[in-house]
Amino acid sequence: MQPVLADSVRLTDDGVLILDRRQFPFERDWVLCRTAEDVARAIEDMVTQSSGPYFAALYGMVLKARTLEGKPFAEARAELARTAIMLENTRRTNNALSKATAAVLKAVDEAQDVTNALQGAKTGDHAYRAKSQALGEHTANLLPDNATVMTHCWADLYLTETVRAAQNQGKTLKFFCTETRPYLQGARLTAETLIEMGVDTTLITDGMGAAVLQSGEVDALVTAADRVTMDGHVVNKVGTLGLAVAAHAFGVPFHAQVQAPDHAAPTAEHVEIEYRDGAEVLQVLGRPSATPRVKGLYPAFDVTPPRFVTDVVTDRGVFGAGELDKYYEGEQR
Ligand SMILES: CSC[C@@H](O)[C@@H](O)C(=O)COP(=O)(O)O
Repeated sequence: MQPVLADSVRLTDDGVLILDRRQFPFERDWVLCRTAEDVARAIEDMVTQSSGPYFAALYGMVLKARTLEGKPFAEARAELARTAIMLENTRRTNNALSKATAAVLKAVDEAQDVTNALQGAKTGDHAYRAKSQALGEHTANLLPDNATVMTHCWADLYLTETVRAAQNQGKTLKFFCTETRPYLQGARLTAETLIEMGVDTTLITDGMGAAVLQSGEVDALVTAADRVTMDGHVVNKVGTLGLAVAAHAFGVPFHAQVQAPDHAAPTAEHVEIEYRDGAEVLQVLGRPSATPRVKGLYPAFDVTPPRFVTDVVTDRGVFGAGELDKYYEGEQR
């Protein structure tokens, strides 16, 4: 069965329909974005997140392209390029957004026709799913037959494809997932989806990770990465660093998943960390969870240095954090 969240961004005649992940699984509401600008706002506001913005950006580009049909190509192409920048700027840490816009622009340029945006979006959609499937299989290969895995935040297709591959290999998985405050991606999205997939799942609060890793019950820490730099720094949801350090201290391997290391980011200083409004940590699900007299801080991502990373799992296989150049071996860039 296809997990609900695996198909949560859809192109329709009226716009882009996005499942509202801020409410899931309590409500299953869809937000209709009629314009590329609406899509950008939805990404910024966390209507969708993790892999969702990649798909939303693909189809947001298509919405803009629909408005440009009939215009001279150069004018339409320039407008589409501006839309690409707008979408990329919504969330700065994950470079999947720029990959999405590039996939659409490539197809438009090849055809010298903005109507080819749809083909570019479909190609990008298919490529992302195929790469997620490949990295899921490589991750599953690393897990023992009866594996207890800890994960953080919501790795979206990377996680579902890992679970699917492990199940196909006849492996039995148990998961500990962290709540991942303040949006509770772990408590709501990861936990719900793992259970949908028939996985024995236990929720822990973010503060419990080190103790559970110390207990000896966990075989592997597996998280997605929004970005991995060429020298092996793993950039992911804030909290990953603490788990990775604890996993290292207690001899638990940390497998970080990413489709490809970022050749444009030699090291961590080349990755912008998104700081969201500190007020977001003063609430949970829209309700205050702290005294209004205190202020909050919300760096949305943190950076795990390569010494705490056992390996990086990509669509092309598993690489040590110090050998990521091999990913691009033989490829002209
Ligand atoms: C497929 S990349 C997965 C990551 O984006 C995921 O681990 C994560 O950090 C999600 O962060 P979010 O801020 O909810 O978009």
